[in-house]
Amino acid sequence: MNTTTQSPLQQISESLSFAGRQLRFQHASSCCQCDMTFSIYLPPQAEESGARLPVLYWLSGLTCTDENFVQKSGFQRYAAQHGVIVVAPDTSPRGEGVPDDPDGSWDIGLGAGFYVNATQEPWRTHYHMYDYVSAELPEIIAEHFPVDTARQGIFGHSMGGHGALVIGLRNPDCFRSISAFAPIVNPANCPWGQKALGYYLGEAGRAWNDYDALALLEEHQPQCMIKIDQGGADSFLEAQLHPERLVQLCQNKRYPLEYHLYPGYDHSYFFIASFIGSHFQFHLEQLNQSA
Ligand SMILES: N[C@@H](CCC(=O)N[C@@H](CSC=O)C(=O)NCC(=O)O)C(=O)O
Repeated sequence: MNTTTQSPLQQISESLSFAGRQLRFQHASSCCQCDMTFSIYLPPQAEESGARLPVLYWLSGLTCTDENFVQKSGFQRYAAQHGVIVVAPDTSPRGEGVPDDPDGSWDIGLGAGFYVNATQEPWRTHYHMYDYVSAELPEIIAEHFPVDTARQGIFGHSMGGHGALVIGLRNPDCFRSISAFAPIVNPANCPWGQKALGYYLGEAGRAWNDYDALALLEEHQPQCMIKIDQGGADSFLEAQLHPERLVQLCQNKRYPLEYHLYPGYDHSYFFIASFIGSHFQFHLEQLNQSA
């Protein structure tokens, strides 16, 4: 790790986990124009001299910070086993001057950045989560930590699953593998997505399609296989998530998709913790093939 006293990264915490280090940092973000926080797990293999390890970016869902995944998924066991660095950014800009929903709802504003570059007031100054996750953060990580930039993958949950699909599909040279738990696959056509895209991007139109996985796949062939896991007892499945639309499209276009529906599992981190190990296996297979 290269964080000197001159470093723009301020370390907030450190905990030993599975012989690796779970760290948390804050830094000034140029694209979000505020301080941003991220968590990063360095497996024990990162201490070996000359190590360059694969890296996975995890995007969390509505109401989360960078800490939900770190504290609830149990991913550190698998990251340590396979020698993978894992980065978890926050889900929105925060801090003084960063606007929140005046009505206090939890599906817009703080904790609900939807991984877009907002164009509308009052969001457009700070809510640039697309640029932050797809460009600024990977550059910072590559500068300060021993990552192999040819082996970067992206995954996430719910709103973060939407973010992983969109950012992965639009940036195939940066992210070589994509997976998601219970993603919002078609935000342009579900209540959460329509509300967020309307607030952040304005009226429905071309700009919405740039942030809709289904619309992106209608127009472009994915550069890698996608893996999606969905719980059958997820209370958001029918109204918000609609994985069947993406399954159908991939079948029609013969795109490679690994889709599993797990009966009985809900939308929570209990579901994620149950299957997170298989996502590490999937990403490593993809990343080691493409490197
Ligand atoms: N506001 C409700 C439900 C919020 C919720 O379920 N958030 C999910 C993501 S939903 C889609 O993006 C989540 O990951 N929550 C954090 C967690 O640790 O479970 C509530 O607050 O209950």
